[in-house]
Amino acid sequence: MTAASAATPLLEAHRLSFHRQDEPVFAPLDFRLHAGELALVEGDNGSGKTTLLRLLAGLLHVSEGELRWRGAPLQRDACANEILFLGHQLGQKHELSPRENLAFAAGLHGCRAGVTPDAALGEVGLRGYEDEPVRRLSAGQKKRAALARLLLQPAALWLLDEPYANLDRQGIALVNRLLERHVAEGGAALASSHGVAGFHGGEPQRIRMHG
Ligand SMILES: Nc1ncnc2c1ncn2[C@@H]1O[C@H](COP(=O)(O)OP(=O)(O)OP(=O)(O)O)[C@@H](O)[C@H]1O
Repeated sequence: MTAASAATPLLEAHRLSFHRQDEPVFAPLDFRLHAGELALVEGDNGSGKTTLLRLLAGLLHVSEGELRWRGAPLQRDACANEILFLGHQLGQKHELSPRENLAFAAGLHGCRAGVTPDAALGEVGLRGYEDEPVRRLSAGQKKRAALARLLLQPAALWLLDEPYANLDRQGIALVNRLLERHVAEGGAALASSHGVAGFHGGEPQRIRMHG
């Protein structure tokens, strides 16, 4: 048993399920995610990956089973700033610029010490686009603007739905770099993806969805 697996998990799911019209979307899930771990949510189209991430983010209600956060039943209010969800919608206001969107997110959830919106935008490759309305950015640039939140916000757990979608080769490497740094610093992440290439932060845990 490693030191990480002996410690209290950051997030635990026990017989977790979500129902639509009384039908389970996926078979009950059990998993534990510790600080310093990456978990990949794997499964076919429609198997429930996005549903699981939205459930973990608190956007859907658990139908059966239990979620625990740092060893106690998960209370949304208590961990709201510790869990950062990046879904397909990316959570950006299209009329605002990347800089304004980040300032808005920082106002709601706080900032990591020493990290500024401009430094975060520079790191994701958006120098020169700080003041452009998000609606005028390409799909990959929008994704990069959303990824800048990972650098800015001090969240322990990242929930990433298809983090590589719309990104070029450098963008994929950027996601891997952010993930590697996050887990090395004691963070944890759960990511849905149809394929991860080039992640060098250790063998990820795999959560397999069965519809
Ligand atoms: N808003 C919704 N209302 C009703 N059913 C939905 C809704 N969203 C998803 N579903 C259904 O729930 C199931 C799981 O969908 P989900 O989006 O979680 O799958 P996924 O594994 O993320 O798929 P993909 O790989 O295509 O992104 C699918 O059968 C889908 O049709």
